[in-house]
This record gives sequence, structure tokens and C-alpha cells, in this order.
Amino acid sequence: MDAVVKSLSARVTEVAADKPKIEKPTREEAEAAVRTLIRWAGDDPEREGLRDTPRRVAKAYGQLFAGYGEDAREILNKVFEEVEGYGDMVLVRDIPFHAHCEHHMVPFMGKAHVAYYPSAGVVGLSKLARVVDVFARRLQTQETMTAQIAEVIDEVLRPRGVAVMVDAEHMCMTMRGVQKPGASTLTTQFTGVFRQDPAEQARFFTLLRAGRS
Ligand SMILES: Nc1nc2c(ncn2[C@@H]2O[C@H](COP(=O)(O)OP(=O)(O)OP(=O)(O)O)[C@@H](O)[C@H]2O)c(=O)[nH]1
Ligand SMILES: [Zn+2]
Repeated sequence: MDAVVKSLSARVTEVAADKPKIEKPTREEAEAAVRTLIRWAGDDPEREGLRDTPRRVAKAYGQLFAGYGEDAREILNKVFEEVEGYGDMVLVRDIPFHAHCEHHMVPFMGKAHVAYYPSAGVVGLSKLARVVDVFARRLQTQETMTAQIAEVIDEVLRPRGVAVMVDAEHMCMTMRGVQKPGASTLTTQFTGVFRQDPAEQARFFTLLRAGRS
């Protein structure tokens, strides 16, 4: 791709960082909390099989909640200005993700579909998937995550419109509580032309189905 790379850092610094600011506990405090939860579950944190578990859980949290240390705006901070006149919809569908619900701290997982109409250049396709992960790797509701993905793309790229659809299964509805495995939740967020024009939303849904039986 014969593309000119343009930095959007000036625009990026205009907007507030989206990383939540909290005072983190020490690693020892985190591990002690895991030991407490093991006891709350009914087991003995000192038995051999569980002795290393607090350390592993604290480490796993680093990956599962890596989104707190990332800024989606920085990920989108690079556009390819010239893509041989392309101005139509770009849709990356079936982006798999794992998140944790903020109510029960158990996983919900599924696929995100992200579309936008470029205005001044396009962004690397992988960046759209990275943006999904930034918000998925936090304590979330599906609605908030869907809105955050659409909003940050809209804010940084200033496209003619953004459409995001998230399709997920919540383990808090499967493994506990109401116990309804297989129930899926769909959420959408539209900006710009997708919000204003129902025909554009219809086109987004048509493209989502394209090539599928
Ligand atoms: N809107 C929304 N609700 C969610 C999401 N993830 C989990 N929930 C819901 O959060 C609600 C929490 O309800 P509460 O009554 O406070 O908690 P609870 O007693 O554990 O509820 P049950 O899950 O019905 O047993 C449940 O209805 C969950 O299904 C989400 O991403 N979005
Ligand atoms: Zn939940």
C-alpha cells in the first residue's frame, strides 16, 4: 500500500486520557485478597495445589485487565492518508473478545463487528481489533464497551460514521443465576451517517451477513 502515514498526536493530546485513575494495591495485598476469596469459596489456600494460586491469579489479572493500562486513542494515532481513493465503508467483523462483567467479575465473550466510513484516510485494520481489546480487558457492561469502542473511533478518526455491534454470551447468565446457556446479547452503537440514516444501518447489517448462508 503506497500510503502516507500521518500522525494524529496533536489531536490525541487534545482529548483526555481514558485510563481510569486509581491507587493500585501492592502485589502482596492482591495475593492476600485471593487467599481470602479461596477461603470464601470454602477451600484452604495453604494446601499444596493452591499455594501458588494467589501469585498466578495476580499475574493473570495483569493480562485479563491489561486494558486499564492502555489508551485506545494512542492505538488509533496513525492513519494512512491515501488508499487509492477509497471512501466506502470499512467493516472488520467477527473480532473475538473476552471481557469480565462488572457485576459479577465473571467472563462474557463473543464477537465485535466494527465499521466506519473514512473521511481523511484509513486506520490499520488491526488497530480496530486492538481498540476492542482495550475496552474488553476491563470490568465492563456490554453496553458501555460497545459505546466506548464507537466513541473513541469517532473522536480520533473523525469519520463520516461509526457502527459497532457486539454479540456476546455472559457467563453470569450461564454458570450461575438464571442459568440460560446459549442466550446471546446483541448491542449496537451508531454515530454520524449510521445514526442519521437508517439505510446506512441497513447496509451495515447487509455487509455483516455478506457471504454467509
Ligand atoms: N445491562 C447489562 N446487564 C448485565 C451485564 N452483565 C451482567 N448483567 C446483569 O447484571 C444484573 C445484576 O443484577 P443484580 O440483581 O444486581 O444481581 P444478581 O442478584 O446477581 O442477579 P442475577 O444475575 O439475576 O442472579 C443481572 O441481571 C445480570 O444479567 C451487561 O453487560 N449489561
Ligand atoms: Zn454478570
